[in-house]
Amino acid sequence: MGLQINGLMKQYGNNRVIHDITLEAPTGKAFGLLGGNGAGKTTTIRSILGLVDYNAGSILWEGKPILENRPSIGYLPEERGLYPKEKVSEQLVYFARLEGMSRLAAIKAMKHWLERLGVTEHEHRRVEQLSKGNQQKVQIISALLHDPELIILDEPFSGLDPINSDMLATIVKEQLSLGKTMIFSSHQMGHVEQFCEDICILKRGRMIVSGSIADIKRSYERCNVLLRSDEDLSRHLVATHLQPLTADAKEWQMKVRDEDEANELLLRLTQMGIRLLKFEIKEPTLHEIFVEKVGEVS
Ligand SMILES: Nc1ncnc2c1ncn2[C@@H]1O[C@H](COP(=O)(O)OP(=O)(O)OP(=O)(O)O)[C@@H](O)[C@H]1O
Repeated sequence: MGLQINGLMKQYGNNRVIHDITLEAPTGKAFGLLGGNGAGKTTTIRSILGLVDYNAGSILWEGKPILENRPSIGYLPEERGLYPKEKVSEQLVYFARLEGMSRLAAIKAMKHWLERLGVTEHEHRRVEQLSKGNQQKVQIISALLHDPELIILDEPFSGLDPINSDMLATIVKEQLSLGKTMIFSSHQMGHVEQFCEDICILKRGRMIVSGSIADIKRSYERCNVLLRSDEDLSRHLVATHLQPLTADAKEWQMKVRDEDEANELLLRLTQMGIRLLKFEIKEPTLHEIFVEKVGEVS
């Protein structure tokens, strides 16, 4: 059952920033909460955390109002939530104690996670003395230390180099395999595709796309065609009125309306006697869908 949001609405004065958001983040899965800047993601997350007094709707955990049936929550905010002057160890233990852990258990878990994320050497340093990436790692630890049931990650890969990104990806997958429920918010669609089955895209507080990524891609009318040939296809493509998105020495990629148009193109090129080394109808990427949907004038 996990987390359910039904008809969430929030306004500040007369400004409605969330309109009727309904979504379900099932147990053991990552739900992608997406949207452009100012779309309402943080307001939605803060509503889940009980930090925003929303005007209408309900937020349920395992079928009961989340404020009455509060799960343990691990929250990684996009902006830094650590005290710069405090020592890493002191604040990690402090946050874990707030979540109900004993001091001993908190220290044990902290040592485990510091080692796991390769920041043991920074245990006794002040947060402000750490690099941005290492501060992010400490923040990740503070979200996971108390073994939460619901994990909310906002731009978790921010500031991490490729090696540390891979390490965090492994940890995210591990947490999901442990049955954690996850809300994953990111502007990096590659990561969203890597972890999330279901997503919603918000625009000015409204859900403009929602469902499983696979269904969204299937229902999306436009697709890409990739052609490879030893011949120069450019002049032949001019006759089809299709504008290549990318073209290099041997490959051309273009957008078509649907599979029928892609097959018409194939037929036309073969009738012209053109030999193709490759013809592929490619699904749109989530990035393309996001750009097109969020970029549309409403
Ligand atoms: N305390 C507040 N008072 C008034 N308006 C607010 C307040 N908090 C947020 N808003 C407005 O609500 C809207 C949604 O903001 P929110 O921070 O939820 O967006 P977001 O999707 O998280 O954006 P970003 O990706 O830029 O972080 C914005 O128009 C913002 O200005």
